[in-house]
Amino acid sequence: MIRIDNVSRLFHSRDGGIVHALAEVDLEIRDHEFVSIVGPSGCGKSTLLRLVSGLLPPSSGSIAIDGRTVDGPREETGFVFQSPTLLPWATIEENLLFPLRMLRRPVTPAAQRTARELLALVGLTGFERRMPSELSGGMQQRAAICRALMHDPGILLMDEPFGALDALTREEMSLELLRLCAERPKTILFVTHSIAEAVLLSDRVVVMSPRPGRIQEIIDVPLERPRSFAMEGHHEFQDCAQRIRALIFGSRDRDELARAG
Ligand SMILES: Nc1ncnc2c1ncn2[C@@H]1O[C@H](COP(=O)(O)OP(=O)(O)OP(=O)(O)O)[C@@H](O)[C@H]1O
Repeated sequence: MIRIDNVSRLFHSRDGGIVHALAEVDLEIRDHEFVSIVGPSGCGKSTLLRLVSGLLPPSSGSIAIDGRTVDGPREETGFVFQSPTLLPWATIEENLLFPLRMLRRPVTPAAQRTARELLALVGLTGFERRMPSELSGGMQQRAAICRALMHDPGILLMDEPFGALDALTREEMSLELLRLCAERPKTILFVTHSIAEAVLLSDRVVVMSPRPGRIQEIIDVPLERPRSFAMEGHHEFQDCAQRIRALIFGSRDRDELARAG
């Protein structure tokens, strides 16, 4: 469904230098697959997501969704950022309906029903008319995920969506995401710094090398679905987590040794 073909991305920094963020990335993501991207800070994970979303063009290479080259944002793609980015002056329900208004679509009773159903799915029934400031960080992030799902996109791009949450809320949100995926199957590309989260949620985990980010290895997660936290004790889970850790920290150790001469 998503085909990333030999994609590189450069940025021009303010001091006139060039930052080589991503180099020669090749990746194919199948329909309804959950793929996580992990790697050291600054290795181009967010850049890769922005390229797939069409918010940013590649410097070279190409990205296609269902055979059509991505050359701008598309309706079939939903994006969830690290912070909830809700409009502070609108109610939770209005926040969910806002993308429809932006697209100049009518806000129909069906759309309002969808908003309420999504909020119910993430345990936010009764908060439709509250303002974002009246909700906790975790509740706001759940509302932001609902907003991304409002137009039922086939693809969900999630950039460290639980990064700003406390550990307990983060676990709760992971379970909610698994539940949502079971109810409304989606193709998900998910950036995280948590190896355990990546293994728990994903079908495959893409491990990136330090900048310029390249795909170091892709790890298949051989755990059955539905997933649960009890699986963290399974040896398949621990094997995957250990391999990912060795790839990330192994390369960092090698780089440091090389720098030290
Ligand atoms: N708009 C930009 N202008 C200049 N440099 C940029 C821009 N966006 C990203 N970069 C650089 O590209 C590199 C990759 O950034 P990116 O945010 O994709 O990394 P990341 O892996 O998501 O990092 P983190 O894990 O810390 O969030 C970084 O060195 C960053 O400074």
